[in-house]
Amino acid sequence: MTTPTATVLDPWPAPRATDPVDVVVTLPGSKSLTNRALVLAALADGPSVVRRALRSRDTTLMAAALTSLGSVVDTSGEDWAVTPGAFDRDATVDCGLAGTVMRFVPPAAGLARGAVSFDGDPHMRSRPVGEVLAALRTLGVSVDDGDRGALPFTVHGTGSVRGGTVVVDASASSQFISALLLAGARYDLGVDVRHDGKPVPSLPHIDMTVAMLREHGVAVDDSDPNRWAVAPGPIRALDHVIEPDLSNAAPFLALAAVSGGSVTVRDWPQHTTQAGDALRDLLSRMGCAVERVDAGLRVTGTGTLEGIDADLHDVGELAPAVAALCALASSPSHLRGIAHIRGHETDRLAALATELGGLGADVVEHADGLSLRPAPLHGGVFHTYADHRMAHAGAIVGAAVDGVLVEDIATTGKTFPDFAGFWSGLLEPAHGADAPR
Ligand SMILES: O=C(O)C1=C[C@@H](OP(=O)(O)O)[C@@H](O)[C@H](O)C1
Ligand SMILES: C=C(OP(=O)(O)O)C(=O)O
Repeated sequence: MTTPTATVLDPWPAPRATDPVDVVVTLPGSKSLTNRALVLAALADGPSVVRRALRSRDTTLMAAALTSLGSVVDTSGEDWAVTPGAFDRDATVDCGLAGTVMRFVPPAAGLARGAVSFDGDPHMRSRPVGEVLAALRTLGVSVDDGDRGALPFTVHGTGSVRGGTVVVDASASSQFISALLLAGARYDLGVDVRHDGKPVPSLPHIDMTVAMLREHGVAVDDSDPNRWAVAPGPIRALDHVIEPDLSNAAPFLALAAVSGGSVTVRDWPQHTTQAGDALRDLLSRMGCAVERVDAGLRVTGTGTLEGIDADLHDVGELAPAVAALCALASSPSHLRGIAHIRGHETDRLAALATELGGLGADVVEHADGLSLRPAPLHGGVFHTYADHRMAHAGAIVGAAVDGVLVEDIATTGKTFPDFAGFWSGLLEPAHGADAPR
């Protein structure tokens, strides 16, 4: 289920950018930073504030999950106040389609005194989580998942968790590691997580977890590859200011590229652990001019959109937007290292191959990526499979190609409030582009 946006048609006629756009945008906060900040605040030794929190489906589900456990989370304003409470009750958690809720909350629920049951959207039952549940058992938590290794499951907390050393295969998702680290300081022995398997994807997201834990005064040893040790101790209360979501900047910066215009994202951080920062390099390699200006990060389309050969293993969540640009590029592309995105909101490799191919793209699906060659695109319905980033990909192609209809654009509500309205607003004539309304 996605948050419906009342006035938006379904399928949504993606507005064309018939003229170069020239806009400065303020983007909503980062999902990854907001949901980590909420979990850490709920486990901390006093009240915290999450400033400029992202208000979207994934983050309101996280707030609801922590409230159900016993925290007080006031989401009424732009700054969300979190007061930790005793996790002294049975609770129910709706994960929706949020990987961060399904993976980050169970290790916290292990600290509860009660039965915490988890379920989510239909597709969420196929997204991987079994490694986290198995790790929790090793660390002393009782989990009932009917041997499915998937939703629905129940964590039976006893009020404390022994913790200790655990081996996890995190090749399917970095979130398995982040999940155990976020709660690990509150375990009696802390937690010492070792990865054994194919390389862990999305490593910047683990660096983000480690950095935020340290900001909360937690000692983390990540000096050896594939090992993260969190010392037991309190998680200090702390106010966080949430950065704009740099991964969600992808479609907006892509709009500069496809329209030959200029898009500036305000408040682009000088230093960040967000994976989306890789867009600076990726877009310049595709032929855009990328520069820091006083207002933020400016990307200017130069009229040339080149294909790219890129290993996106660390930044898989950028793959849909980058693939959409590759479909519009004037030379071939190869996107590699992203087998794990088959376990994201949908099988993104299959979905991108099907939907870009349906609009005429010359795309070949590989076990761990996609290759694309230049081909003339045409209009048609672009299905999104409840995946916000598929919807972004459809919007990007639709900005460049007549007659693209994006099905269920409201699915963008997972991480971006009123994406369709915001996007269309950028393409209004006042902004230098001719958009159908
Ligand atoms: O920890 C996080 O906030 C995230 C980690 C990554 O997950 P995977 O490691 O499953 O790719 C990323 O793709 C996802 O959007 C957010
Ligand atoms: C993979 C993603 O989300 P999730 O946090 O649900 O895993 C994503 O946002 O691209």
